[in-house]
Amino acid sequence: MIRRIDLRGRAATSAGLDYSALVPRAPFDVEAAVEAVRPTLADVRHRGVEALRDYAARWDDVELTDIRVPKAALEQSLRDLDPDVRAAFEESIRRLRAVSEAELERDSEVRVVPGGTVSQRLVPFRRVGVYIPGGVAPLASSVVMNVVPAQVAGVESVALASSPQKEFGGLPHPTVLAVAALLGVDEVYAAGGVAAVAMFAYGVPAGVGADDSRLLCRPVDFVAGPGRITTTAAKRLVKGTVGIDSEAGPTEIAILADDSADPAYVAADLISQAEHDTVAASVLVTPSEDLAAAVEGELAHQVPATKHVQRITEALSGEQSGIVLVDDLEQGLAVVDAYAAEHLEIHTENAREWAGRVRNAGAIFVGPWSPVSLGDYCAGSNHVLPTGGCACHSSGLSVRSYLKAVHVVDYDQAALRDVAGHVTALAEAEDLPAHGQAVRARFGSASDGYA
Ligand SMILES: NC(=O)c1ccc[n+]([C@@H]2O[C@H](COP(=O)([O-])OP(=O)(O)OC[C@H]3O[C@@H](n4cnc5c(N)ncnc54)[C@H](O)[C@@H]3O)[C@@H](O)[C@H]2O)c1
Ligand SMILES: N[C@H](CO)Cc1c[nH]c[nH+]1
Ligand SMILES: [Zn+2]
Repeated sequence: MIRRIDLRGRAATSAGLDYSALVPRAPFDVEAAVEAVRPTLADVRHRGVEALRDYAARWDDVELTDIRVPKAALEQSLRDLDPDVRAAFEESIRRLRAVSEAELERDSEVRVVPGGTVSQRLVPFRRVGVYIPGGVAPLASSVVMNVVPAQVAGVESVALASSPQKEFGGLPHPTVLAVAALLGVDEVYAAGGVAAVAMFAYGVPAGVGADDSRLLCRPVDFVAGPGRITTTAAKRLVKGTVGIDSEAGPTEIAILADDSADPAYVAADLISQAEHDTVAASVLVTPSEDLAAAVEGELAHQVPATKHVQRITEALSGEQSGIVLVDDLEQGLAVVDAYAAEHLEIHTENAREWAGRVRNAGAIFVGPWSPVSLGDYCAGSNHVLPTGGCACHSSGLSVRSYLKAVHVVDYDQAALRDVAGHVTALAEAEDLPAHGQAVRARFGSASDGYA
């Protein structure tokens, strides 16, 4: 069901050994998907509504009537939401909002010299588009994860899109609509993956050949949200036209564990993320052969009892999943750092200490009572996290994702005069004398004496 990779005896100190090339990885990556989705983005950009309808028919088997979800449908979905599910979403929102508010940084001001200050203003994006996956499962919890930090950051306008669903008349899944309504988001579209990303990045006129002043969807400044590999590739392609959050593609879980781990928990957590997608990755890194064997036994026992047995089996037996055997936890730490998992669980003695030494992971889950599923729904952390090794340079979605920092430079005459000589010297050193002259011009002949 799950393959083994034996890295014992292959310490990181061996010349040229690169663990990132040895850990399990999906054979199809975002870069390969980029070329596949490029024509779709161009098509939505040029044919607008017509292209959105065509892709809904091709990919989601839906004849779209409403691309923009009517307000009445949003309100009805919220009224129909099961009270227990609503209570769970309200608690999830409360916890994430508390964490997001604590993350909100304040503006700062530094008095660099007397009469010269540089301050940093944190400015939220004006308009954001969030994508909620709906091809495999309706990820209504992702509505919370995308929208709450945007609202805490102070984003004025949040638009949301999710896959059209055949069984719901072409609208996104009702639970997705209900959570949008719960959070006060009333601009929601039925558009899947690549088509949704294109709509947000370029905007879409209201009809075929419509006047640009009548837009179905105005372009956004920033696109956030997870999705399958094609959706992630579309985000990579529109980056520059708009900002994007991290590349949050097919789900990954890595678990660093020793003999103290409970194999039933480890197996359950590997299965939980394999449930997302046939290309989801579940990786166990351990120095314990006994644990490896026990987890294999648990997988054989637990997987057949799952609802999505086919999907899970395919994910666990794919090239992207595996049990990696290492000499010890030190080597294990090097391996999980090289892998840079979206989610990393630590099931070891002194788990908190090992967690403190991890450099690369989207989010870290410490000990047996902090499973990834808790973070997926109700920990207060965000579940939109970087995948495909991007955790070595990117962070999960947060309030910070929706803010940009602007430096405000405010010097008076004396403070500029004081530093004018340095500006001129640096401009001359770069053979850009007009830069120096722009300062000199302000001081006329009296400028000769500046520093
Ligand atoms: N990293 C994270 O933070 C995170 C969070 C949640 C989910 N996920 C991942 O998101 C993925 C969700 O899967 P999904 O299928 O619901 O994603 P999705 O919604 O991004 O893609 C499905 C949609 O894409 C469109 N589509 C279908 N075939 C296509 C094609 N060939 N080319 C272009 N577009 C096509 C359709 O409109 C379909 O509804 C899973 O892999 C899951 O693991 C990741
Ligand atoms: N584990 C997914 C990626 O972090 C998020 C999710 C949504 N619903 C359930 N799980
Ligand atoms: Zn999940």
